[in-house]
Amino acid sequence: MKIAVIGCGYLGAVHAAAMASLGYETIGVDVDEAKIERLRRGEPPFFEPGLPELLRAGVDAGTLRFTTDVAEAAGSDVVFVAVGTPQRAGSDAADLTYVDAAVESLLPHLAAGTLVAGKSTVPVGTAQRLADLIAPTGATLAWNPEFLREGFAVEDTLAPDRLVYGVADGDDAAVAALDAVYARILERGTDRLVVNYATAELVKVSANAFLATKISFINAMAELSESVGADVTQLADAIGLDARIGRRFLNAGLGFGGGCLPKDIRAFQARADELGHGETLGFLREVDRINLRRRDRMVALIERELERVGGDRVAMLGLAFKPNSDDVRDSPALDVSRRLQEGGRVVRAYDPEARETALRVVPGLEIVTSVADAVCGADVLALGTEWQEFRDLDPAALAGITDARVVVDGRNALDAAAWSAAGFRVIGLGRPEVAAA
Ligand SMILES: NC(=O)C1=CN([C@@H]2O[C@H](COP(=O)(O)OP(=O)(O)OC[C@H]3O[C@@H](n4cnc5c(N)ncnc54)[C@H](O)[C@@H]3O)[C@@H](O)[C@H]2O)C=CC1
Ligand SMILES: O=C(O)[C@H]1O[C@H](OP(=O)(O)OP(=O)(O)OC[C@H]2O[C@@H](n3ccc(=O)[nH]c3=O)[C@H](O)[C@@H]2O)[C@H](O)[C@@H](O)[C@@H]1O
Repeated sequence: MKIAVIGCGYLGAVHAAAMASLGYETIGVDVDEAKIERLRRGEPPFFEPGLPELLRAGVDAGTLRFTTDVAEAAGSDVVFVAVGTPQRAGSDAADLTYVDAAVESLLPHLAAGTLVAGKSTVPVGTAQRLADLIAPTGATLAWNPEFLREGFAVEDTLAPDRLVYGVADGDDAAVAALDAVYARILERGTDRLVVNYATAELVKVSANAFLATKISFINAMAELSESVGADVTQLADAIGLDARIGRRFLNAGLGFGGGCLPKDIRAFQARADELGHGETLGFLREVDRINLRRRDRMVALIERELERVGGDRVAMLGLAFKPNSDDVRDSPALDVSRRLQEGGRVVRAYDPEARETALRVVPGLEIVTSVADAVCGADVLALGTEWQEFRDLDPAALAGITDARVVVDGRNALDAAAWSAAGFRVIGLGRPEVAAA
């Protein structure tokens, strides 16, 4: 089987490498020359655990190739479309120009027997419009949304919780083609749901909306906890023990960021507005507002502590939007750092992987190459991303290299008792302050 993947960003590069690892002759296509050049050498253009090995294996075996020439997708059995659908400038809606351009560029290279499978996250109604566009070529369309998490992208792609196929009414050939692609995954008993286009599109955005709502729910509880002296982490443990609720995605803190949840809930709301259902999904605006207020709270707490000690130097640990990723798209940690810096504070940041990506977004930020460099000379320490490296820090050793005696834990990830025993005041989000012992 021959597979093409159009768009080799976070999703497409992982998908292409995964397809090659399943034994298919795979070609990855992207308009970004520099990205394709790196991928050709078997180097991922971003940090993702497990991806370097998968890419190199495919490239070395010759089963995985990369090109900027979309014509090389011709003759593929399945062409996955994995280009970006970012937030449109000046609006909450999704920018579909990349999806539209990718499908337009494919049209001359499609023929009967080819299945175009959309993987990008799109507003409901997009798949039908694209299916109509490609129909004259004889190719058909399926919408096969992706649920992978960055940091776990390889395992989520090769061992997903479920596969969803959105197909045109009665298009058994599309189902058969996708079943063939995913045969080795389905063999393991993975759930696979065959639905219509609109359902497939909605499954994707509603899953992300649900996850975002769960995070904002616990962050709303964090806001309340701060007023009444409750501890949101204990609250999350207690409600999470109810199997109907579950503990996952109840980590209160700086809130959600990244290239997906924030823009997806906004695009979903914008699409609902267009469809006359603005009120139905109105709660997503509140989810967004609660989320952004956590960043305000973090900035305010750091400012308060700087004032208290009469200093202006902050050590920010973490810049990526989450651990195990170098992605800083809409990163809460980077946003807080930028705002502190714009407010005249001196920020020294450290992140194990997101140095280059963060510098591209906030060029003036001082980003050092170790925790020690970040905390040395700081007045206040702050945790923005809960990398394991930060969880594993020895606070007693840190106390020997910094004069700071307060840490604002934006992810409620540090062992407050150990930090307090080492002489730090620990301020979490939604938790009572833990005094220095
Ligand atoms: N990043 C993630 O973890 C996940 C992303 N998604 C969805 O997948 C889609 C892609 O997301 P990312 O990979 O994060 O975006 P990205 O921005 O990292 O990658 C998009 C890629 O598409 C390329 N591209 C743009 N126009 C093109 C064209 N006409 N032809 C060929 N390539 C073109 C860009 O150069 C870029 O490399 C989005 O809809 C996103 O919501 C879904 C699940 C997970
Ligand atoms: O559509 C997408 O692109 C993807 O979006 C999310 O994946 P991802 O953005 O990689 O990361 P998550 O693990 O969902 O985390 C998102 C944000 O929420 C934050 N978060 C997560 C969990 C939690 O309890 N609290 C919390 O603040 C994280 O720090 C991070 O900033 C979804 O989890 C994936 O299923 C989906 O495929």
